[in-house]
Amino acid sequence: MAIEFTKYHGLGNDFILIDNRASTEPKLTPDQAIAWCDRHFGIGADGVIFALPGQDGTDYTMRIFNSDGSEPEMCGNGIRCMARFLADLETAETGKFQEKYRIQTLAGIITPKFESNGQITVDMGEPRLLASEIPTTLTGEKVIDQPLEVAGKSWNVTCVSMGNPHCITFVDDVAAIELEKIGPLFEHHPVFPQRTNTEFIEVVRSDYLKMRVWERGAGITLACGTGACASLVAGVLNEKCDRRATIELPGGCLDIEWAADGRIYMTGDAEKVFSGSRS
Ligand SMILES: N[C@@H](CCC[C@H](N)C(=O)O)C(=O)O
Repeated sequence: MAIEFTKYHGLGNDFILIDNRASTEPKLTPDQAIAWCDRHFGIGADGVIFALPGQDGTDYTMRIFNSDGSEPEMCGNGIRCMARFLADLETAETGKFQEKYRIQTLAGIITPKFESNGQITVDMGEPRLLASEIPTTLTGEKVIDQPLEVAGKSWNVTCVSMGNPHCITFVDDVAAIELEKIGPLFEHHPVFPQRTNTEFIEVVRSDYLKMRVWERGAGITLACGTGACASLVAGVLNEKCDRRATIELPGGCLDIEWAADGRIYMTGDAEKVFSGSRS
């Protein structure tokens, strides 16, 4: 049976969105998600996102499969895409536009809100810093600027969870990082029992960072929203940046703020690419 989908992207981090509002069971299996995400034999995407019915008073539930079929807890660019997808569906069905959604995720309730200029600001909740919450077996209650041996070299890493795990390293030149070679070694390093997303950050100014990312379950992507949030937190913890900064990724820029209330706010775009159906 053919299943309808719409593809969206947030700064080139691209997702296949599926209207799953009629059932709590995702319409695709992880193996189907792998096939659909394939850039040569499938539709091509970094992941598949299912818009499911809400739970415990939320408007909707988001579930996501990475392009390798694994299921992450959260996705920052993905949740902006899901908000745009829901707004497009609801506006077509009812003519009404909902400005804000409360969405249940495996990382808790996340709230995207449309700005008057069309951008979407997401209340991403509070970062988690305890080593046990990342999770990582690196020593210390929190992992801030700690050495980690990867590919025969010692890297100073800071670990932050935005519901999903991130390992951040500050470097002089992000362009010089051999991401394809070292990304998988970080992702599968034994100190990360649930694998990790890995971000390399170059501080251009205290309010402007450049980032490249190797994503758990997806490899090199053009942007990672949770990664940008985690990197700003790491920058503040290491006294390298302000609490609000622009993060430049290969696919574009995100505005990230670690507000006085302890929560992280991420602002950026989400855009529809095309719709179709596939069996
Ligand atoms: N691209 C996403 C993160 C998607 C999940 C990640 N690959 C993981 O496994 O944690 C983002 O924009 O946050």
